[in-house]
Amino acid sequence: MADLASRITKPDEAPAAAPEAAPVSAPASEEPKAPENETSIEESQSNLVKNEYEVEIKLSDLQNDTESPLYSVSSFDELGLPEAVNRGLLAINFKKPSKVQEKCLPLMLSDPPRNMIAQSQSGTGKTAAFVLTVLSRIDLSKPHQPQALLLAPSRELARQIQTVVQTIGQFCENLIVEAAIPGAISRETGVRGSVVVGTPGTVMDLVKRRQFDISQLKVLVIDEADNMLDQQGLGDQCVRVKNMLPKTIQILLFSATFPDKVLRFAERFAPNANQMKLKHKELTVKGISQMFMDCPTEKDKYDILCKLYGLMTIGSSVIFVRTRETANEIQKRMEADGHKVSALHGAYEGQSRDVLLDEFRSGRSKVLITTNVLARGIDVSSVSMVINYDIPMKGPGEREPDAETYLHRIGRTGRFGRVGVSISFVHDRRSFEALSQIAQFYGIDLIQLNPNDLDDTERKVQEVIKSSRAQAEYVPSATDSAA
Ligand SMILES: Nc1ncnc2c1ncn2[C@@H]1O[C@H](COP(=O)(O)OP(=O)(O)OP(=O)(O)O)[C@@H](O)[C@H]1O
Repeated sequence: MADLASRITKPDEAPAAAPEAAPVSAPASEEPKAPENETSIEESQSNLVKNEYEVEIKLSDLQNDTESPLYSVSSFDELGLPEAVNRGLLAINFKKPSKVQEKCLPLMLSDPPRNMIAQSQSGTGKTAAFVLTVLSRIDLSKPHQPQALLLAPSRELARQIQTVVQTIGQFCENLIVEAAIPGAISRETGVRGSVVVGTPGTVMDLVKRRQFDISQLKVLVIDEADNMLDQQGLGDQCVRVKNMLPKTIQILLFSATFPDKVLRFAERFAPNANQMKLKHKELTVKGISQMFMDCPTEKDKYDILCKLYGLMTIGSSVIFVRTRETANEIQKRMEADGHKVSALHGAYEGQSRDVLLDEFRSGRSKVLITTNVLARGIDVSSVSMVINYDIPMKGPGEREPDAETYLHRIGRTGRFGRVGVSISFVHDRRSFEALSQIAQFYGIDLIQLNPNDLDDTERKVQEVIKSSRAQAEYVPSATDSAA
């Protein structure tokens, strides 16, 4: 317990800023190089963090702040993208690339094509980085010939990426983007698009049934690559898909997290890849104020949650729980208390899941209760609060804190320079220690909330969220604008 206590920030102190960096390496030899590129970065304290509650943070300010992952020196024009693609970026008001976009795009677009393993904090624009590469590589004179395959771990994320390709590619004539997710591809026609975004199981099925011609694929993108290549999870399926593809295919792996073990596997999966990597302590997003609440017992968590929502008016929020049963139970109780909430998890059939997420995106439903199925990648810019109702755990018997999932979950808020709050509930020694280890791993200073003083909690959360309202001039996101 001492660990967590030592990382607690007193309520009126601002959280310390973690240095952020985006070193890029381009190995010269054929041998995959060890990640030697973790250059040390000067420790510095951003004014944005110090004055978090008073300062109106503008995207343009962040993009001029050398410490921000959104910083860049160039404009999209300088990246040599096709003219139609630049028009698409203009239409959605993407003015300057973020660091991951600026650093990775020239490497990904160079010829002959090279593989890429790229790590960048949640909400910093990894999707546009690989989407721009895909749109630059495909031959639009062959609209029905699959040329790029993008894999994601959930149907929701695959649909979201499909929307981003369509939105940025809105001026690319004859662009057809298909989703290879259950129920989306007609059995009669098979895959008929140049860009295919899907989940690995459905892609495998389509290939086996000869409904997907993979012979001309030039680019394979794997989003959330650490999760997708994890041998405990989707790793086998991704390896099987890759083994069927042309040997010359360019492989692009993206994620906010790359645990060492998976990174070693990723380096074999995408040989000779250029790499952009971050250190643990650079991974957290400064705009997210991370808090925790020490609840007396597990049972009390329900009451505290309901009371919290009874008190607060916040934009959109996501509540992460461990099991579907808990999601259903919380939904029932909150609805009985008069809240409009949605629960989304794997027990729902695909199309109901689509409807539920669309309702949340559009703001018709403000609270989304979900499991880890939506922990990664989902981009809804209005989310200002994330609740970790259960601390994420992994491994046999779920004994180990799941630091990666924690980071992805809280990353559903604070997107592209916005601010947000995360509140993690702990209720016993085990959950307390798990959160403590996560805090230590990332060097986070957690702000403690008092379960007996929810007015104070409300005040602290509002202080942060208020500063997010000051960002009303923010551009809508590529996913928002198309939802
Ligand atoms: N250059 C840009 N200018 C303005 N907004 C941008 C730019 N690039 C991306 N965005 C917006 O930033 C938001 C976050 O981007 P994205 O979803 O790609 O993040 P990510 O890095 O993939 O995050 P995660 O790790 O959670 O998957 C999106 O709403 C996107 O539209």
